[in-house]
This record gives sequence, C-alpha cells and structure tokens, in this order.
Amino acid sequence: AILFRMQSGITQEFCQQIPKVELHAHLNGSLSNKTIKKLLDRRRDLKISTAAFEKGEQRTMGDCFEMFKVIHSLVDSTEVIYEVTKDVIEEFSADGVKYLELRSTPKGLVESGMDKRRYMDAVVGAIRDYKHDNDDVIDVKFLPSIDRGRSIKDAQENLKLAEEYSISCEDIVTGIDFSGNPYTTDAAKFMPVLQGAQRVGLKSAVHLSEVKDRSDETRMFLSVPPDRIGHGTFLTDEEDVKSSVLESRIPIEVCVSSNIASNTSPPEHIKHHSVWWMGQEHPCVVCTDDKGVFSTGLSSEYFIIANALSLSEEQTLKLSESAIDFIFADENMKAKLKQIWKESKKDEVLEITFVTCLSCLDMKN
Ligand SMILES: CC(C)=CCNc1ncnc2c1ncn2[C@@H]1O[C@H](COP(=O)(O)O)[C@@H](O)[C@H]1O
Ligand SMILES: [Zn+2]
Repeated sequence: AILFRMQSGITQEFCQQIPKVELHAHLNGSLSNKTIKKLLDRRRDLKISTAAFEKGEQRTMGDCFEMFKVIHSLVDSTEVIYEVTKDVIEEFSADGVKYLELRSTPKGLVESGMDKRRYMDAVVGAIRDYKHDNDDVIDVKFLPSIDRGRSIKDAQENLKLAEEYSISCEDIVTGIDFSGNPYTTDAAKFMPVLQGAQRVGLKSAVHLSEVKDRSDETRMFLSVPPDRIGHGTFLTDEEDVKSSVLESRIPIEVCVSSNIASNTSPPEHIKHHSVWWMGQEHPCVVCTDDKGVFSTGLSSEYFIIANALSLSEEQTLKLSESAIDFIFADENMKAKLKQIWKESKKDEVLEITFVTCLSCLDMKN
C-alpha cells in the first residue's frame, strides 16, 4: 500500500515535485519572460513597447493578444525558433514535466528566408538536440498547428507537412492541433483538413467550444471525431453536445488560468467547467495553454485544480498519471512513463518512512 501524507490542502511544492504530462502548450505562448527579455535586448531596433509584458498576472485579454503579436515579431528566424524551443522544453522539464507535446503554427517569413519547412526543421531539431544533450530527461512531441484565422490553403499546406514529417520524423510528429482566434465563424471550411488528418493516421487535438455559441461548429467537429478536445468550455450549454461528449469519452484538455484570463471562465476556480466534467469522471488532462502569456506553469495549474477539488496527494498524483493514457504516442512510451510514476510512488513511500523514523527518534529523545 502507498502511504501519502494526510494533510488538508496540496502545496505548490508537491505539485512541482510530482511527475507530470503536458499535452496543450502553444510554443510561442509558452515563452517565459526571461526568454522574451533576452530576445527584446537583442532586437532593440524593433522599438517594441514592453508594457504588456510588465503587467504579469494583471494582463487583460487585449494585452495577451498584444503579446502574441510582439512574440511573433521577435521569433522571426529559424535560429530563434530553435533557441526558444529549447528554452521552453528546459522550463517544462524544470517544472517536473516528463512528457511534453508542443504545438506550433509553421510560418514563413520572406525577410529572413524562413519557410514552413525550415520552421518545422528548427522545432524538430531543437527537440532532438535537447533530448540528446540532456540524458533523456523529458520526451517531447511536436503537433503542427492549423490556424483557423488563416486560409484553407494555409491549413492544407500544414496538414501536408504534418503528414510528411510524421513519416520522416515519426518519433516526434504524431498529430496536429487546430487552434487560432476562436471568434472566427467560418471554421466549417476546415472540416476536410481534419478528416484528411484522420485519414492519414494523424491524431488531432481540436480547440472546441472555447467561446460561447459555437454549438453547430462543435457538433460538426465532434462528428470527425477529434482525439482530444481543447478547452471545451461551453460544451455543457447544449444537452445533445454534452451527452455525446460524455459518451465518446474524448479527453478534455483543461487550462484554467488561460480561460480566466480570456474571460471565458469565472475567476473562482471552483466554477471552472472542468470541475463538472471531473465530477462525471470524464477524462480530463491538466494543461497550461500559454504558460508565458498567462504567467503560469503546469505545477501551478495542478495546484489550482487540486485545491479547487480538495484532492489528496494520492489523488493528485493519480490525476497526473491518468494523462498518460491520452498522449499521442505508442504503447512503449506509455509503458516508459508508467514506470516513472511507479518509481515516484516508491520515492514517496521512502520519504514518508524517513519522516516517520525521524519523528520516532524525536519521541525517544
Ligand atoms: C486570449 C487567448 C490568447 C486565449 C488562449 N486560447 C487560445 N485559443 C486558440 N488559439 C490559441 C490560444 N492560445 C494560443 N493559440 C494559438 O497559438 C498561437 C501561438 O503559438 P504558435 O505561434 O502557434 O507557436 C496563436 O497565434 C494562436 O493561433
Ligand atoms: Zn490552446
């Protein structure tokens, strides 16, 4: 039997120490202040205003969109993409993440000679080099994104690249992400792209019902169906949508701080939609979305959820372990990760035994 400390309230330290899986992280939204400052210092010529960055947790949704614009103007060459990808992996790893799926929209920029293929190569190269140089401490996959704010031609190009790299780099590119400004209303045009992804064996993580009144679109995308749902904030608004998701058991990627900052969820953590889904024992995976833009981290998101649901340490570790079943990777990877969780439970028992022995000594003295 595994012994866990009986205490009320989970600490941030505990959430930091447990192994974790991050499945919803947009590369450019994950850049830390440290990385952004480094890039800003190098590109004084761009005369970028730093007002939005300095606000930290006080950022409004407008500031967040402003940050994406600024970040995209700074991340403008393959060298920078390579560098920031490594920074982001390093930061997730330092936060206790053992398996990470990074998503990013391949972009081209005539001025720096960067095209989508070079963008893909830079991300894949950084992932490979990080793993090689850091003794395999974290496994990382890459999901090329399709931006619903762009054209169908752009989406088809990204799908083609994802398919190609899923063959040439099958250990890294395993699926796609469908994201972008959720307020655009013409997403139906992307149905053939999502169906195409499924046809060629790519997994898909789809931002769904991130904002209100998107039920028709949601029904349409659910018919594909996606392998994971991003946010799903308003899925419960319509009875048929709610029951079809419940029945499907499609996992929901939960990003509490992102939803609160985007004004799609109330500020009280207990009112977050994931509390209802978890109450139904529907599969949910705790994620960050954009850890840089929303000034958060995966252990902070676990801290929020664990306290909102009054989880014990054992339940919190179980929640992080449950994410393994929903990764876009093969059974070998799942087995490797399950072993890491098993070892961490042993550590936990050892630590408790040690603490117990110390208190025995204390009593004897
Ligand atoms: C207010 C706000 C930003 C909400 C966060 N929720 C999101 N919803 C949809 N797409 C997103 C969100 N956050 C990031 N993205 C996508 O990720 C991109 C940034 O990462 P990347 O350049 O693909 O590497 C954004 O341009 C956008 O296309
Ligand atoms: Zn997202």
